[in-house]
Amino acid sequence: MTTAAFDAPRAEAAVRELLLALGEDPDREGLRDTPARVTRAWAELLAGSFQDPTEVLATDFGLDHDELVLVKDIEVQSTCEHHLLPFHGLAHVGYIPGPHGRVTGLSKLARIVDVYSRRLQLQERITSQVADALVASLHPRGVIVVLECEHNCMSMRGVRKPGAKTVTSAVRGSLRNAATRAEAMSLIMADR
Ligand SMILES: Nc1nc2c(ncn2[C@@H]2O[C@H](COP(=O)(O)OP(=O)(O)OP(=O)(O)O)[C@@H](O)[C@H]2O)c(=O)[nH]1
Ligand SMILES: [Zn+2]
Repeated sequence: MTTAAFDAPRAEAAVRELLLALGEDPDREGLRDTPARVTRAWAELLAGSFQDPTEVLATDFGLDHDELVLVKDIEVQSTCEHHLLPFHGLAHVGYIPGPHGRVTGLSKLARIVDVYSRRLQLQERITSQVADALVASLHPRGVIVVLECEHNCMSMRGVRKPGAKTVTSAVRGSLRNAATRAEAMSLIMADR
């Protein structure tokens, strides 16, 4: 996570400069408001850089449950740090609460995916950061995080392979165990 603040005037100046470098006239009708628009868009796309994941996971249900909790098909929208192009897809996040751990709200599992996705990212890094944040905040027995994404830098340029999906997973604690992991994966893969 970056500690620097989002510098909107600097971003606007940089977008104007980029338009000039691309041979465009930033003062022509259609482009006049583009630097401000692009800056607002980046502020939204990178909002997770300035959010604290521990606050997101602070909600405690005080529930006694020691079986798998899995939220599937969480939409992921992120930006690849190599090309500044979007990648998008689905995340599946599960955990087994620990004996001295916490049960959090279901929506918080989706929010934590957002916090780490809305940054300049690598898919592998989102996957392991979400897993590690759950371990640190909930002290669960186990965690599983699976992401399946399509990267625009692989579909619209470069190798140009639209439809190719990258699957990454991170498992922690008891979900490293082959049988427990296989059960979670079968639930993730069900209904597809
Ligand atoms: N491991 C990983 N690689 C990624 C991710 N997003 C994009 N990439 C890859 O980052 C690599 C950057 O490779 P470079 O050779 O430096 O850049 P490039 O010449 O634009 O590469 P091409 O995309 O192959 O044209 C590419 O292979 C991308 O597919 C990601 O989330 N994880
Ligand atoms: Zn890329």
